[in-house]
Amino acid sequence: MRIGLLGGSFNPAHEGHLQLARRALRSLRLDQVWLMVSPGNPLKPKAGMGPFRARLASAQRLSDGRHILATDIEFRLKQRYTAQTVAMLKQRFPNASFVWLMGADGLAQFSRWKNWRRLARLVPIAVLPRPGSVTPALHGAAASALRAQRRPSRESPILFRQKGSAWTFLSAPQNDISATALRESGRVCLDSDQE
Ligand SMILES: Nc1ncnc2c1ncn2[C@@H]1O[C@H](COP(=O)(O)OP(=O)(O)OP(=O)(O)O)[C@@H](O)[C@H]1O
Ligand SMILES: O=C(O)c1ccc[n+]([C@@H]2O[C@H](COP(=O)([O-])O)[C@@H](O)[C@H]2O)c1
Repeated sequence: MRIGLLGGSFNPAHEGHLQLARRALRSLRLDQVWLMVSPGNPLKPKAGMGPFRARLASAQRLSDGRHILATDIEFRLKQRYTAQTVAMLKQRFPNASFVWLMGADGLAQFSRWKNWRRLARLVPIAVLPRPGSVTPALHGAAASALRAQRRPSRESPILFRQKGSAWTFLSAPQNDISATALRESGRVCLDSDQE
């Protein structure tokens, strides 16, 4: 079973997440994408972060119950650092092949994540374009450090077979939607986190 992990705050979930998940399902020939709701991104302020349950419910609304699923597993594992979460998921699901999914803004700041080099060794990574973030991502510290491990996007379906670290940058239509813009537009309101 090939599973794409799309970790996120989902504050709230939106069309950009869905587009990313669908693209990854196709390009990487995945069985499932898990929308893994973060208990709290270590690099984001708590202020303005909606309650976990509301963010999970928001991600659940994108689920099709088959290929795109929302999960609270990171909350239940009591983790918030991705490298640790992924290590635990690999132990818990030894027959699954995981790939970490993220938008280009994630790669641009990846070198600030805890144990990011370890994370890159634990699972393959697929990065999808996002307006304004492609150049910072591809010229950032993490992409430079992991240059030798980058695979061309045509090898995406066999990303899982690579020995050692492997990551790729997928081509996809870009969507400038963001949770920040949705919150600022007032079209959504998740209460401040009381947990
Ligand atoms: N429009 C988009 N295009 C590509 N990737 C996206 C897009 N929106 C979100 N993502 C990716 O989805 C993952 C989760 O994103 P997140 O839940 O933080 O949404 P966001 O819109 O970036 O939120 P915020 O604006 O609050 O930072 C991240 O890897 C992010 O890069
Ligand atoms: O592990 C880290 O240090 C780390 C730092 C920043 C972000 N992350 C993860 O990146 C994912 C995307 O976060 P976000 O808030 O941009 O949606 C989410 O799963 C976070 O837990 C992880």
